Parts: sequence; C-alpha cells; structure tokens
Amino acid sequence: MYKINCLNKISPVGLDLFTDHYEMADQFNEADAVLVRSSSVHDLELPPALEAIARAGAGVNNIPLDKCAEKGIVVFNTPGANANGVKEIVIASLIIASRDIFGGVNWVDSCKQDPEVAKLVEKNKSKFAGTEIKGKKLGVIGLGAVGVLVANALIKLGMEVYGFDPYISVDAAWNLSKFVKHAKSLEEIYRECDYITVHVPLTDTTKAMFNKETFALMKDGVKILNFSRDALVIDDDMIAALKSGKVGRYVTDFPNPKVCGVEGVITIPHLGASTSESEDNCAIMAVRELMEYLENGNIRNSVNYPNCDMGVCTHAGRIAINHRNIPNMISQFTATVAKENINIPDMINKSKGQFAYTILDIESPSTPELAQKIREIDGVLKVRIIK
Ligand SMILES: NC(=O)c1ccc[n+]([C@@H]2O[C@H](COP(=O)([O-])OP(=O)(O)OC[C@H]3O[C@@H](n4cnc5c(N)ncnc54)[C@H](O)[C@@H]3O)[C@@H](O)[C@H]2O)c1
Ligand SMILES: O=C(O)CC[C@@H](O)C(=O)O
Repeated sequence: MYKINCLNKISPVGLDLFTDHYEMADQFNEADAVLVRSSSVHDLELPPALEAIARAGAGVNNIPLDKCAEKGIVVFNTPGANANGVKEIVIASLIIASRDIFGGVNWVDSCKQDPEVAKLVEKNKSKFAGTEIKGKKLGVIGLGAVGVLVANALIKLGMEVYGFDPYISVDAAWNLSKFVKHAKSLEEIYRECDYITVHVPLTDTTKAMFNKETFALMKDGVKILNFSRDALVIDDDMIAALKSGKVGRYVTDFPNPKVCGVEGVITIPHLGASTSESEDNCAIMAVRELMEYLENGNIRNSVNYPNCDMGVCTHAGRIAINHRNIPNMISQFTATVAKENINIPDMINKSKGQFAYTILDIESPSTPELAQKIREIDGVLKVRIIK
C-alpha cells in the first residue's frame, strides 16, 4: 500500500485515479509520495521513506530540488497543464491594465443609492476611459507553455508581439505563431514594447530581472504583467517607477505587503491557475506521474532527475536506482547482479546534471539482499525494488 500526503488541496478528479493500492496519509513524514501546489517544502524535514514529490503546477521554486535529488527523491511538475488558465487571465489583465474597469465599477457601486445613477454614469464615465490593446506592442519574455499561448492569442487580438527566450524548446518553437517577432535581446523588448508580460521560472538568473536599471530602458508608461513569481521584480524599484510614470500599470498575481494597495498596481490573489480545468489537468498529470514512478519505476516530467521510461516490466524482476552521475556506476551495478548469477535482459540509464537513474530488468525476482548490495555501492542514493 502506498501512502500519499497532500500539502495543498488537490482536485478530486486527480485523486480519484489512485487505485486500492493507495491510501491518503495525514502526515508528510508518513508519505511515500507527496502532492503539492504552492506550499513551501523548503523547511520540511524530508523523511527517508519519501520517494517522490509531484508539483501540481509549473513553478517548482517552493521545493528544494537538489536536496531532494541527494536523497533520491524525484520531483515532478505538470508542464503545460495550467497554461491555458494563465493565458486567459493574461488576456484579461492586458485589458484591465488598459482601461480602468475596476475604478469604474467601484465608483458605480458607490453611487448605488443615487436614483440618477444612469445620468451620472454618462456624465462621469470619461474618467475611466482607456486605450485598446489592438495595434500595441507586446513583449513576451519566456516562450514556454504559457508564453507561447499568450503570444499566439495576442497576435490574434491584433497586437504586435515580440518574443524573447534564448532557451526556447523545439516544441515551443514549432507551436509559436510565425507572426511573433523574434527579439534578440531583452533590451529590444524593453525598448520597443508598450506592454511586457513575463513567463519565466524563478531562478538565480531571472530573480530581480525587473529593477531600476531595466525600467530605465523601457518606454515611458509601459504596462508590466507578472504571472510568474514576485521575486522577479524589485518591488521598491517598481513602486518608484510607478510614481515617476515610467511604469503605467503593474499587474501581479503575487500580492505582498509592499505592492498591495499601491496606486497603479493591480494585485490578483495568485489566480493564474485557479480554474477548475487547470486544477483538474494538473492533478491528473501529477497523480499519473506518481503512479507511474511508484509502480513501474518510470520517470516522466521530472525536474531534478532525468526522464527514463522502460514501460511496464515484462521480466521477472525490476530494480530502480537513483545515483550520482559519476564514472563506473553501471559496471558496478551489472557486476553486482552478475555475481548473483542473474541475467539482465534489459536496462536503461539516463543522467541529468549531477544525478542519474538506472532501471535494471532482471531474470529473477528482485530480493532485498540484492537491493542492499546495490545500495552499498558508493554514489548510490536510493534503490527500489519495483518487482
Ligand atoms: N500565476 C500562476 O498561477 C502560474 C501558473 C503557471 C506558471 N506560472 C509561472 O510561470 C512560469 C512559466 O510557466 P510555463 O508553464 O510557461 O513554464 P515553461 O517551463 O513551459 O516555460 C518557461 C520558459 O521560460 C524560458 N526561460 C527560462 N529562463 C529564461 C530567461 N532568462 N529569459 C527568457 N526566457 C527564459 C524557458 O526557456 C522556457 O521556455 C512558471 O515557472 C511559474 O513560475 C505561474
Ligand atoms: O497551484 C497554483 O494555484 C499556482 C500554480 C502556479 O503558480 C504554477 O507555477 O503552476
């Protein structure tokens, strides 16, 4: 029986996929596998029995990826599963950044007792007038699952779209509209665009990418949308840029005490992926990833281990090994199995950075003794008997 702990509320559409071999665990430290959305795992002690963590979403900055990898804990995310939800809220945000819809609605509410409200509206509505997005220049930074959908959709709404992503994947490049202009540098986006929307992960290189130096390169009155992570922006610099008029509006999905209530900031309570469709898609993908890993040893969509897939085991035994990506590991595994006079009809080994993963299919059922011998090899981080 596998024990699953949920650190956040996960859609039942996903949880219902777990079979009778699974039960929910109330405690993190009892779990074989964990499902999480935005809760932080950084301060939690990682229990030795924990095999995997699946992030029902894209961003994994709430999970200590290397610390997990060191303990042989595979971390998954759900690429693209919530991208449409984010795309739609970005479209809405471009419009609310351009027209004072919230200001107008709040003002009308304040006039609700006035029998002349209809007349009042016609007299005062010009205070809330805005501009259209059609024909304006939009810079999309990060052309992954979300960025590509955003860029393509806004082309269709008549914007002139510039895209910047030096690491764009082949799939994303195939899916990107040919009408998106290829920006060769961030400076080009900053120089040209009336609106900038950012869709990159929070990493050491993207952290604080919006700061006083980069604002200085932008057009006066530029409108900035942040549906990625708050730490991409230096809030004090953003507030100063809003005050000076350099930035016209800042729409962020990440409220914090500095930006909440500041004039020109529209704070949304992290709703980018909060649609029933996105929540269901993420939960389904995350649960499937965990089941595949726990039951068959296969890794799909990991962010700290290589993807590795041998299908369902058709041999007598299967052993899965999380280990360091260093010389002489495979020969030691095969020698250990050979010493037991067991044949290896099939195997796979993949690496990602400092970590690697090997699946051995063997011609007799795996035993705890064999698993222990492999565990004792220097550089091995975790060994699991799959069959
Ligand atoms: N607000 C929300 O609810 C919500 C929902 C989904 C994703 N997100 C955030 O948005 C981010 C993007 O999501 P996604 O699904 O598109 O992820 P993704 O991994 O599909 O795409 C990220 C893209 O950013 C690019 N990139 C990385 N570093 C870059 C850099 N320095 N400059 C330009 N491009 C760079 C990558 O090459 C990749 O194409 C996530 O990491 C997450 O933080 C937020
Ligand atoms: O789980 C959520 O609601 C937010 C997810 C989002 O920030 C992501 O990175 O996928």
